[in-house]
Amino acid sequence: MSMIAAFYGGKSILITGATGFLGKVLMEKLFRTSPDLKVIYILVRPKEGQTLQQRVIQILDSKLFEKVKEVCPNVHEKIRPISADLNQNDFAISKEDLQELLSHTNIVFHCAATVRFDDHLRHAVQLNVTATQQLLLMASQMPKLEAFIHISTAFSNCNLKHIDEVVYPCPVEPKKIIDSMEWLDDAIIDEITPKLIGDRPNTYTYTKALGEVVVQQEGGNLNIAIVRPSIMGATWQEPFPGWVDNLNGPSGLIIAAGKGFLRSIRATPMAVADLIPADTVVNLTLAVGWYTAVHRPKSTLVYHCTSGNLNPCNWGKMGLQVLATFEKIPFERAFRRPNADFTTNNITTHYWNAVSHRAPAIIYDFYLRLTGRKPRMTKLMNRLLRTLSMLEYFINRSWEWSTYNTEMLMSELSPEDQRVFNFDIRQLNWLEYIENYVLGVKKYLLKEDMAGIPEAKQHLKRLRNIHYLFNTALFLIAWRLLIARSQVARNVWFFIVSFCYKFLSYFRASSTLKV
Ligand SMILES: CCCCCCCCCCCCCCCCCCCCCCCCCCCC(=O)SCCNC(=O)CCNC(=O)[C@H](O)C(C)(C)COP(=O)(O)OP(=O)(O)OC[C@H]1O[C@@H](n2cnc3c(N)ncnc32)[C@H](O)[C@@H]1OP(=O)(O)O
Ligand SMILES: NC(=O)C1=CN([C@@H]2O[C@H](COP(=O)(O)OP(=O)(O)OC[C@H]3O[C@@H](n4cnc5c(N)ncnc54)[C@H](OP(=O)(O)O)[C@@H]3O)[C@@H](O)[C@H]2O)C=CC1
Repeated sequence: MSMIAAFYGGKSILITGATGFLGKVLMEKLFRTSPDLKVIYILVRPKEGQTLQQRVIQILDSKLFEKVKEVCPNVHEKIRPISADLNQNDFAISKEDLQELLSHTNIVFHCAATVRFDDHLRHAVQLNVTATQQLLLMASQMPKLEAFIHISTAFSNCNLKHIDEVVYPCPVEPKKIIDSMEWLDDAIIDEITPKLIGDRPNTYTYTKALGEVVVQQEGGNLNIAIVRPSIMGATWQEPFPGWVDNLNGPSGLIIAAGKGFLRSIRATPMAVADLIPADTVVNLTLAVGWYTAVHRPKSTLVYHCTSGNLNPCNWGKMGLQVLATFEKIPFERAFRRPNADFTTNNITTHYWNAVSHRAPAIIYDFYLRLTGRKPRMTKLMNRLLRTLSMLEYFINRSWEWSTYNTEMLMSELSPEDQRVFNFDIRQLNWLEYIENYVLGVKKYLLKEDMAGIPEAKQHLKRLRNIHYLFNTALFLIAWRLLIARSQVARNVWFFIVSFCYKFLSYFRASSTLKV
């Protein structure tokens, strides 16, 4: 019997960010392994014209929850959506809902965040820092609370090369930052943002670091732990391999490469690709929840959920495997044949961006205009290049994360818990994982049918022929122009032609002799 699964039985659990990628995988695992849990409260905001209930139904109707419905048929009765906007004061939760949350919650998993790299500092502070502070305040009024688990990121201190499982201080206190956001106008915030974030690459990593300091400073007597995942990718094993539902991290780039938009990427092939499957993050998070509640460590423990130190894979190997998978499982209606490469310096990056990204987009838009359609490729390509520039920081460096606490936790688990809540990344086979990831992107993100693979292969063959034709035509035109203008080119041309002629005559003569 799993001790962790038994621990969550009968519990009332509050999850923020339950509609996000991690939140959904977390809820799924909780229901599947502890179907006797009492209730999961989720803080949800109405979005895109959907009510809270509609959002919950959409989640439960997804393939991710198929197994849960078998194990826990009354799952819809056990999810209690609570209308809340983490951007608002007191989250705009009604008094009745708040009362219910305060009096019943046993465990809090705080996953909500803005994960956009380029978010305005005011918004990123509101969600990643102020909302964390408010949630802690709420948690301090929960008499039955046993543990508060805060999800951060392994990159919150990406300005360091070696990162320990500790909360690092920030030069400016989070409280001061929160206060200043209330009275500074946007223009001034824009001006001071680069100074505040310092040597971090974006407002996301900066505000996640501030969020950790808030957790440590304002956690009071709560039982708190911080989990720091690295780059979260598709599921590895549970509930099935390859599940992914947003474009964050590598997923968007896998689509861009598979559809033939992405042809070159500025990345260091030998840099460690610190990916971590979403189900591994969930297993560790649930084990941390159990350990924090049961063992009540004296201080706030930080747990790194990373792969680089235990089972490293580099971007070069990952890129090659992604490309190899496209051969077997191509995406439908590709713009060009998938064939991307890594560049390592500014000059080659600019060159390939012009030749492989911008030029084909301009040509295609010209074709769309000629055929009376609206051009769209240049816009799409500019967005892709912008995204690439935002991700570059993370694919050209390697970090070392210590994992003492994570390894300690693993040794505390019973063999059954090590199996049911497996977060031992050493067991992951990267080639198999990446293949399943690409397949998952095709099935769950692009919603493409596997029956379309033969047609997708045919389409790629047509693209290859068009590519050869285009290159041959281009070569002939260039050569013709050169011959018309240069005596040297004409001489070379006559030399090649006469050489070929002599070669053919020799072969013809020797074959006639043999006969
Ligand atoms: C040795 C030789 C080897 C040869 C190898 C050959 C190479 C082969 C290459 C093959 C394939 C490549 C795969 C491997 C490389 C992968 C590299 C992956 C890098 C990942 C690094 C991540 C680091 C993360 C560190 C921190 C981790 C975390 O804690 S947080 C979570 C991560 N957060 C994010 O990922 C958010 C990133 N996104 C953003 O910040 C924003 O979306 C944006 C700034 C990128 C864009 O903002 P914008 O306002 O312009 O647009 P938005 O409305 O958001 O979206 C516009 C359209 O763009 C699409 N989109 C969004 N995100 C992505 C994305 N990540 N990738 C691609 N596309 C994206 C979005 O859907 C919109 O599309 P439309 O709706 O169609 O308009
Ligand atoms: N993805 C990754 O690679 C990594 C993520 N992390 C961390 O993991 C956690 C989860 O990330 P992930 O699941 O990928 O992120 P998602 O962007 O998929 O999910 C974010 C969640 O936060 C919610 N949220 C955002 N703004 C508000 C708001 N104003 N009010 C209420 N809810 C809000 C979203 O709700 P809605 O659906 O309404 O938008 C959504 O449920 C984050 O803390 C992130 O920092 C850490 C490392 C890597």
